[in-house]
Amino acid sequence: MGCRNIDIPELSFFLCPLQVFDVQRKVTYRNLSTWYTELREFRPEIPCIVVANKIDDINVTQKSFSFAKKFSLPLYFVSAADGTNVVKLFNDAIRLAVSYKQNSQDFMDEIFQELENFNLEQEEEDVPDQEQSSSIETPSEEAASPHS
Ligand SMILES: Nc1nc2c(ncn2[C@@H]2O[C@H](COP(=O)(O)OP(=O)(O)OP(=O)(O)O)[C@@H](O)[C@H]2O)c(=O)[nH]1
Repeated sequence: MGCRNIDIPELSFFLCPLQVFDVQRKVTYRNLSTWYTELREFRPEIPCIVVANKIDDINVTQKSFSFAKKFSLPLYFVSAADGTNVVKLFNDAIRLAVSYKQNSQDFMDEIFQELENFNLEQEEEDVPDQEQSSSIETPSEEAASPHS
């Protein structure tokens, strides 16, 4: 669930970043502030959710994690291991992301939208026309099966 190998500008493409920490490892909680500051530098308005993971191992749902409160961010208690709240988390994150995408005034989103459109145009250009595609052989199901 970590994201330390992803640059924040790249991360900011996702329209509802999840800041996940491990309830058993304090350092992961402490690191949230650094990630959050960096995120806000690039995306001041983007919705963000704080996720306390691994609640199957230790019951911390009564504990108040001040980071989320301090920045008025929604906080979800989840377990990626047993699935507690995972679907709810992603449903809500998608809702926030869609709403943000529809209402965003952020110029970064306009840029990403342009890039998305550009990619689509490129893909259309790359798709061979009907005549060419009919001559392309597709492997049979049997040949494509990894077990054959
Ligand atoms: N008990 C429990 N273990 C979990 C849960 N989520 C992940 N783990 C375990 O935690 C370990 C790290 O999980 P990863 O998915 O590699 O997460 P990561 O953020 O890349 O982990 P780090 O390398 O610790 O930063 C693995 O052994 C997982 O099985 C959870 O909800 N509950």
